[in-house]
Amino acid sequence: MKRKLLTLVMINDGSRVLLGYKKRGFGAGYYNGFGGKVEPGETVREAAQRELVEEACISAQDLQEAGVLVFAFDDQPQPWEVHVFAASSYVGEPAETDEMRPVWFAHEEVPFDSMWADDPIWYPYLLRQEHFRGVFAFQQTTKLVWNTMV
Ligand SMILES: CN1CCN(c2cc(NC3CC3)nc(N)n2)CC1
Repeated sequence: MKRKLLTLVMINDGSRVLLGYKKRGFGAGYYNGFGGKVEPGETVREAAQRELVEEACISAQDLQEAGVLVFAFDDQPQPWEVHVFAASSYVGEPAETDEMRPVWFAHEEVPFDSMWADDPIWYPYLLRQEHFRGVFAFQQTTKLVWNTMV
C-alpha cells in the first residue's frame, strides 16, 4: 500500500535538542521536531530542508538520516512513513513562525508529556545517534496501542 511520506528534522547539539511548540494545525499544543509533507517533484531530504526553513527559519548544514517511523491509524487507511533527520549545525537563528515557536531543551528535560506518545520510545535512539526504525499503531490517532522497534 502506498504510504504518505512525511519528514521530521531534529536539531541536536549533543546536550540539547531544539523543539518547536506547534501553534496550530495537526499536533497543535505539542512540542516536536520540524517537518511536513513531501511535495511532488522533491526528495524526502529536500522536503526536510524546506520545512525546517519554513517552520524555524534555519537551514541545516549536516542533515543525516536518523530513522524511519511508520504510523498505522485505525481511522484512516493510509499509513504514514515519517523520515527523521538529525542535524547538529545550521545557518541562521531559530525564529518563531506562524506554525512553530522554537525552544531548546536539555536532553534530560525533553517535555514528553507535551509530545506524541511515540516520542519517548524512539528519542533514546536519536539521542544516542543510533539509527532507528519503528512501527506504531494508533487508535483514534491519540493513543499508542502497539509498537515495535526493529
Ligand atoms: C509533519 N509530521 C507529522 C507527523 N509527525 C509526528 C507524528 C508522530 N506520531 C503520530 C501519531 C501522530 N510523532 C511525531 N514525533 N511526529 C512528524 C511531523
